Amino acid sequence: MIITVTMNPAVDKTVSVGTLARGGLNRVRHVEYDAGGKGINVSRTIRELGSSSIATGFLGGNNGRAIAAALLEKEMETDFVWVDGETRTNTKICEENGALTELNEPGPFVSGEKQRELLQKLERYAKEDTLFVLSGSVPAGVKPDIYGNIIRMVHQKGASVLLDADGELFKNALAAGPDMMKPNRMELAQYAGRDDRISDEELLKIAGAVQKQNAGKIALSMGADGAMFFLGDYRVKCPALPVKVQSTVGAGDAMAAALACAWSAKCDVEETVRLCMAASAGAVTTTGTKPPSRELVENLLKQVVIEKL
Ligand SMILES: Nc1ncnc2c1ncn2[C@@H]1O[C@H](COP(=O)(O)OP(=O)(O)O)[C@@H](O)[C@H]1O
Ligand SMILES: O=P(O)(O)OC[C@H]1O[C@](O)(COP(=O)(O)O)[C@@H](O)[C@@H]1O
Repeated sequence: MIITVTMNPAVDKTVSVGTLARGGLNRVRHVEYDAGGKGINVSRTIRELGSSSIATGFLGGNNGRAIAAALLEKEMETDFVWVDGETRTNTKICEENGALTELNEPGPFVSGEKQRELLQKLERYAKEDTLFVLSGSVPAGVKPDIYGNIIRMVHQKGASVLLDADGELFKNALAAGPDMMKPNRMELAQYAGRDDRISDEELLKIAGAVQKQNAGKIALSMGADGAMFFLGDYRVKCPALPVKVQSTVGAGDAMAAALACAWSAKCDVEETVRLCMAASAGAVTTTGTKPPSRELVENLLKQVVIEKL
């Protein structure tokens, strides 16, 4: 069973403009709304790929109700903790030259009582055949050691964890030894105290050291430069697939969803890599934060090029 945990969901509001005039008036050409937040995107992609998950985390207010309704409409299973306050709206500004500006809100305050409610739920789901996907930022009131604590708690019950987080959350969670992780270039560089001008060779060294320290599987996404995979002794690099880009928001989540599906279907390492590349490339061809269709992902699978590192 796959359980996605989104502590800080969001209605993703994607607006298209010609060229963003900073400090000036911008007329929006197109606007669309998606039920988002990293774990929720993972669940939506898993659903599209024909597998299933339970989406949990915190929801609140009208945005929370809109997200719950959107997931219900797709017949997805959910088990959220309802909190006071309003689930955030994250604004994504897409310019016609492909530039993306993201304005991610902090999210509502979540009390200690609600946090305990969620942890109890997670503990109940934790079994040997459970994979928890811990994704994204946390709202106000939640400490950055939460993912590390969840990892330790569910590991005691034999469950596995896939981590997709940044900054302090990532650092703390890493110390608890997640089974899989999907950092992007920036997240891994930040962890090593560097910025995103880091070279591939340096990234390779950092990922190797992280893997040695935690023994986990790493899918390192590098945007339009593709991805590197460190799956036990299987270490490979894949160029990004040549697809028409609509919106890159949610591409990383699609890769995390592919990792989760591959875990669930007990795919071998090569199948896992192909699914990660195809699902993430498919995600960039959709507008807003929409997941790719299964048919598109199946077509893209054949185009994945794998190079040994
Ligand atoms: N412009 C692009 N063209 C093709 N594939 C892309 C593009 N941008 C992202 N991808 C695919 O999506 C994956 C995840 O993207 P990335 O931007 O690294 O993740 P995140 O959204 O977590 O920052 C990449 O490894 C790649 O496979
Ligand atoms: O929790 P965070 O880090 O603010 O990220 C949330 C945002 O990330 C997204 O899940 C997209 O993530 P990716 O582009 O990394 O796949 C959006 O749907 C959401 O607005």
